[in-house]
Amino acid sequence: MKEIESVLFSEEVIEKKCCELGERISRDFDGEVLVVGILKGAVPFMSELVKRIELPIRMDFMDVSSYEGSVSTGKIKILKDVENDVRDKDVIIVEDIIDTGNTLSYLSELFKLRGAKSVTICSLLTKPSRREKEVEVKYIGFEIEDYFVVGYGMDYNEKYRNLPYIGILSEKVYK
Ligand SMILES: Nc1nc2c(ncn2[C@@H]2O[C@H](COP(=O)(O)O)[C@@H](O)[C@H]2O)c(=O)[nH]1
Ligand SMILES: [Mg+2]
Repeated sequence: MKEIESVLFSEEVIEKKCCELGERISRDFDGEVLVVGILKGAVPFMSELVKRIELPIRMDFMDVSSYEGSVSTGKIKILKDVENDVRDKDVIIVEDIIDTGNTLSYLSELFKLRGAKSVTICSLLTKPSRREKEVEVKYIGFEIEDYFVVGYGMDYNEKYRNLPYIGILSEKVYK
């Protein structure tokens, strides 16, 4: 696809990583976990990941927004909340990518305030050079440089979510 400058991670590589992460999660927890996916970007990653978790799980979703196009506004808006009561639950937040850290530091605090027994983050990608807020991320798929990436759930203005790989979006598309 001409808007994609280069492919960073193929579907095969991502699926292998989901197996590794699922195995680690299965070893680290004991009993039921509440897996909360952050819509919409985390959906393909979470679908692949949960198949690899050998524990009883509940699945829930939350929709938050902090981005306009390719720019982070830093202000978190909850567009859809979880349906489960998180009190006394082991919560794993599943995210597509951590950029400034604002979204996940806000959500971790929120679930702790709501009485979760534990809050653990699992993100497919992280861009450490962009971090503004410290967040403890136990499970990370891949670390990347400061690129704007799309595919495997991640979008630019709602496009490219269905690409089976993760690629760098050409600057020509958004500049
Ligand atoms: N399609 C892309 N979405 C991105 C990218 N970097 C961040 N994001 C979106 O922002 C949140 C996390 O942002 P944060 O600043 O609060 O950490 C993430 O869930 C994405 O929706 C990107 O390169 N491509
Ligand atoms: Mg997101």
